[in-house]
Amino acid sequence: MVTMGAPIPVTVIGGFLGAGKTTLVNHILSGDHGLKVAVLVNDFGAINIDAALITSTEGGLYSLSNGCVCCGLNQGFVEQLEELLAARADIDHIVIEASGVADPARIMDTVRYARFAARLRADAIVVMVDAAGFDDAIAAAPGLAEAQIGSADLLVLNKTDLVDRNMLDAWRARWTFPDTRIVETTHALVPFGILFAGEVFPRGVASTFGAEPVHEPAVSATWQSDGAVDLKRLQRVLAGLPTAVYRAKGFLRASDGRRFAVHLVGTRLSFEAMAIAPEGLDVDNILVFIGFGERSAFETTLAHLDGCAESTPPNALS
Ligand SMILES: Nc1nc2c(ncn2[C@@H]2O[C@H](COP(=O)(O)OP(=O)(O)OP(=O)(O)O)[C@@H](O)[C@H]2O)c(=O)[nH]1
Repeated sequence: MVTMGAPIPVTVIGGFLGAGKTTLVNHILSGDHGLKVAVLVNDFGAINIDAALITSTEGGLYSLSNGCVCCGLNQGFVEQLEELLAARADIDHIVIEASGVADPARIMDTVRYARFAARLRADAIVVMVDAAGFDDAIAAAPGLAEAQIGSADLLVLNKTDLVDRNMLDAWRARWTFPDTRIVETTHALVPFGILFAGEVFPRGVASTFGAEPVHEPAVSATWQSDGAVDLKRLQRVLAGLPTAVYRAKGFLRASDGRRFAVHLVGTRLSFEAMAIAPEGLDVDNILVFIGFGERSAFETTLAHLDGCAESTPPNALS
């Protein structure tokens, strides 16, 4: 006889481009919470950079690390969930990382489909906010970041190291009610007692943005090359990107052999040294650009980057 356990709780992590979703996923995957957590990553763009940025998976689909599973979410979300449920009977919690341009509420709607009713339970929509970049996010894609926070059961006001107390208080006064569930973090260090509280959070966000976001469709472009890149030239290109490009992320190899994870969020650029090459990518350098507006801005960016590398396979707009 087949016995069914209790439905598995599902947390969706949403929030605008670069707010800190993957950082939160890494915190969960490396954390000491005693739960077997399966993570589904829904990245925007041709290549799932987020899956490669997740550091604790020991590689590949359904690989086990710290009791966790990881897989990509691109080919049909329902099928992915079905596959995961069929493959694993021992999962305590499922975490879905939405892309930065997704509406996390829509993802949770899928979790609530009748077919999953006995197997999954919508636990919470956790929405990350870049405390230093929220105004830029609104300017880049009017309506989207507001809609994302409007669907939150728990808000995570992240990157508090980049702003002062007055700015945090002003943000809270503008966007939340006094009883909104909200935690302030640096590097997405949300306490597990809050994240996996085992309760369904009451809705508590000031905004109820019913209207469809009015932003232009998101655009992504991918640049890749083999061999080393000239970091100084590349830094100059990334410092002068058109405003249509809001987010860049990926990996680079410098001429001295060092490898870096690269993040651009708005105008903030960072290079993070990596001890080993990222898993699952078969080129030395790859950068995915995401933003809103004219595709030509992205094409120009790719052309400028070609001057920074030794050899360059065909690049792609998607
Ligand atoms: N200063 C600072 N940087 C942070 C903090 N949290 C995350 N970051 C950095 O912000 C950048 C983007 O973080 P991610 O976790 O990749 O953001 P994301 O929301 O997953 O990005 P997308 O998936 O592209 O939407 C990275 O360089 C992180 O290291 C923080 O609290 N403070």
